[in-house]
This record gives sequence, C-alpha cells and structure tokens, in this order.
Amino acid sequence: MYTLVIIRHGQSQWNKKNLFCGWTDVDLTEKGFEDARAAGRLLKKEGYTFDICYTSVLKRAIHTAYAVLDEMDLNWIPVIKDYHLNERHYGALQGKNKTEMADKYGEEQVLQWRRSYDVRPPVLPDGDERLPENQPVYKEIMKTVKLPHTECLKDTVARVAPYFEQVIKPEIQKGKKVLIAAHGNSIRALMKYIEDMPEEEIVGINIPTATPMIYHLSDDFRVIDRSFLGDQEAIKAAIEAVKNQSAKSSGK
Ligand SMILES: O=C(O)[C@H](O)COP(=O)(O)O
Repeated sequence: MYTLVIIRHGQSQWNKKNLFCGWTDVDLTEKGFEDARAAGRLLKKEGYTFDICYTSVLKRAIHTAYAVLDEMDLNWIPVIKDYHLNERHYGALQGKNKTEMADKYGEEQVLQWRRSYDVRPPVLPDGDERLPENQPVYKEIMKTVKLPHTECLKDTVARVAPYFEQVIKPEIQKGKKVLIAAHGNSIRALMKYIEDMPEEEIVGINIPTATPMIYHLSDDFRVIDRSFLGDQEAIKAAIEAVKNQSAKSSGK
C-alpha cells in the first residue's frame, strides 16, 4: 500500500480579497503561512514523513511546501517545481472579485466558470502582459510547449494527469513518500485522475486551504481511501466557505 499526501496552499493575498487568482503569482498572507506551518506540525505529530515534494512554479504553493517541510525538519528533501501543477489558468477572470462577478453575471454563470468541467472562462486578450509568454518563468517552457490563456478543468486534467503518471507515480512506486503542494483546481484535476472520478462528482468538490489530504493507494494504484487530516468540523466549514466564495453580495 502507498500513502500520498496532497495539500492546497495556505490562504493567499487574493484568497483574502476573494479574487480569481489562477496563474497570478500572489503570495500567502500571514494566516496562510501560519496555517501551512500548522499543517506541517500536524503531519509530524501524526507520524508522516516525506522523501520528495512536488509543487507548482507559483509562490503560494512553493512557500506552503517549505513551511510544511520546515516544521517537519525536512528542508533538505528535493522540492521539484513544475508548471504542470500550477492552478487552473483563470483567463480574463484573474484579478476579478468573485462576489462582484456574481452580482454582475449571476451566481449560475460564475459557478459555471468555477466548477463546470468543460466551460472555459473568458480568455486573456492578446498582448496582455499577464500572458505566460510575457513571464520570465515560462520562457524556456514556451520554446516547446504551448501554454494556456485560459483553462477549464478538463484542460487542467490534461496537463496534470500525464505529469502525475510519468513523473510522480514512478517515485511513489519506488517506495518514496511524496508530498504534493498545489492549488484548489490542480488538486481537483489530480483527484479526477487518481480516482477516475465521474465529471458529475468532481464539479461538487471544493478543497480547503492548508489541509493535508491523505490518499491510501493499493499496490496497483486503486484508491483505498481518501481523508482530510485535522478537525473534521472545521474542515467541513472551510469546504463550505470555498464553495460559497461566489455567492452574490446580500441584497442583490
Ligand atoms: O485561482 C483561484 O482563484 C483559486 O485558487 C481557486 O479558485 P476557485 O475555488 O474559484 O476555483
């Protein structure tokens, strides 16, 4: 049996302001750092350890990975940063307030952008300085790969799943204990792939920040169980809060 731990980054500056973030490289808040450290302490207390960590190229996930590992005295393990684990690209919604978007376009529309499986948010326009081709971090990658200007979850699955299959899974099969520090929707994409989850089910999944998710997998990689580590009532409330981020402001 294998154990795999996946964690969404702690609260980011834009989570706090309720803005769509996507590939925007926004840092954690103080609370985000502290929650990530608390997750590390909890993992250590519960007897977890790691040999290797995978994260995205976005600092909210990288800083979460290091905060967790620091609390576990595991700063020395390899931390692999790869854009395949980036958040879903949120296109032209990046930087927009989720509540304001719901007030303007309706909750249904915003929910469709956030949770439908195959509807892409509006694309970032040509020439926008936020496009991957204008970011130094993606310069080398862009020589061989076409990077997105928007993504639906299906697109995110298409980049996350091969990376998991070809890069991460072989390490788990070698017996390495793996931590993945990623994002709400890249984690949902991983879950969809690992569990072979139907589309109708993944649309209803919301991932709380800085909460370790534990997978037990059989030797042939079937899911034995999946659970969140921590206070189950608090986790339930955190999941509800993520779900409700795109509710209209009261009175609208
Ligand atoms: O990119 C973002 O805005 C968040 O990390 C995830 O947002 P969502 O829960 O609205 O998909």
